[in-house]
Amino acid sequence: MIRSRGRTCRIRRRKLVGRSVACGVNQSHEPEYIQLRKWLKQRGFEDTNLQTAFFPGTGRGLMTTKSLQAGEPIIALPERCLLTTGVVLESYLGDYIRKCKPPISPLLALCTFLMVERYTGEESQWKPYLDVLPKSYTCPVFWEDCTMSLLPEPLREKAQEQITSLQELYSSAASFFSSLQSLFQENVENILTYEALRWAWCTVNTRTVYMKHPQRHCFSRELDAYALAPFLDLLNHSTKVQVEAAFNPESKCYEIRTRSSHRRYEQVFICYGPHDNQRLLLEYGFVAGQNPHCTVCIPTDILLQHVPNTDKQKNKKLSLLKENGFLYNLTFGLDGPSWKFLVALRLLCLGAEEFTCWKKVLIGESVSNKNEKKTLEVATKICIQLIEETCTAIEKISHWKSDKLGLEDQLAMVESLRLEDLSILQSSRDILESLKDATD
Ligand SMILES: C[S@@+](CC[C@H](N)C(=O)[O-])C[C@H]1O[C@@H](n2cnc3c(N)ncnc32)[C@H](O)[C@@H]1O
Repeated sequence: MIRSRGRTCRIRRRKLVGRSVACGVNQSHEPEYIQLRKWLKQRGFEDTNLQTAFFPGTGRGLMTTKSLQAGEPIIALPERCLLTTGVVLESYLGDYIRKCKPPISPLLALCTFLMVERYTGEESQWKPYLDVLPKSYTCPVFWEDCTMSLLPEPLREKAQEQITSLQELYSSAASFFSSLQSLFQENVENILTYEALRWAWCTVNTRTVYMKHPQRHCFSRELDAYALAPFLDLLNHSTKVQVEAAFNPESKCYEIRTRSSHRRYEQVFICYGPHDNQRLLLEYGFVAGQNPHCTVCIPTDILLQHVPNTDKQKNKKLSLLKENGFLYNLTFGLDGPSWKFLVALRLLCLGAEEFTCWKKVLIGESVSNKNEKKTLEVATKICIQLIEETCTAIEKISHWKSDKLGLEDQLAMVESLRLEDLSILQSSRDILESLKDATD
């Protein structure tokens, strides 16, 4: 017999159905996570409230088995669990690092330790941690050239710069790597390869927490603020939460406290910083939906295409913008064109007879209705040009999705980024249209 379930039951069911979207599949019983917990326990970390789980949308993360209130600690990881340059210096690598001239960077020291320990395999003291690290990363340094070509220009340039600096790090490490030959039976060149460094570099870049260490003479002068934090580094990012995170010198633990509340069995998030999607993609290899920090950058060459060569003051205007920092970081946002972009355009749109007013323009004043109209017209043209470019890229992505096997994840990520850009640009275009109507 089917019994009517009653109102309370229906409400409870509705709540559960709603929540199941956010709920993850518990993975804590899998051997590698059991080993990790055992290893952490030996190093003084015991926690029963967080469990490894797989969540739709964000992938692997941590779920809480009790509700968390704002202000409560999420996790406190003892110093003995952290992998820092201090640990590296105390290891078998310490003497090699101290002897190296010129000194290597703290980043290279940490990367080398990860590469060697990964190669060591079964014998590594860090094996339980290494076993749960991703085998590969989704950051652009791992991308194929064809996917890279679909990124918006300013991001493509930054991704290219990142690849170049990683290649330079690899070349500059050559003599340090060969000094380590005595640690291995196999040729060191086959162990400490570019691919191994790329993996280690992404591990450090996507997973370390900020923990400033004193400057050490055996390292070059780059900032040393890295700590790899096993288990804690399974926490995913959300723009919607706020946390306090720092190493507590009294408890000797790296502690994270939430300023948001989490329900039981929900994923616990932290915030990696107020990053836009371009930064998230570049540094962490993912894109966050509905990211309030997102803007679309306007490449300088697109801006310049809209300044006529017949404008006799063109060069003077450009050098004024450059000197005053108005030529870069110009953006469209969900709330319209940025103030900086409008100032730059107002100056570029000044007629010859108005040019003496340039100082007023640079402090954000509007000088005439004519100038205002022209500014909004050019801003709309640039916005439409970027909308068209974005739509062309989205179309290309949808063709490639069926053609280019193996690139689905990379293409899906560029697609999310481009779709987010499109909605920002469309919103900016609508705002510009209403501003234009208001000046008529
Ligand atoms: C510190 S780790 C977090 C744990 C990670 N998900 C894992 O399985 O090891 C950072 C990485 O997690 C992923 N990530 C973090 N937050 C995410 C989110 N909101 N959506 C999708 N991926 C996310 C990205 O790949 C990022 O580089």
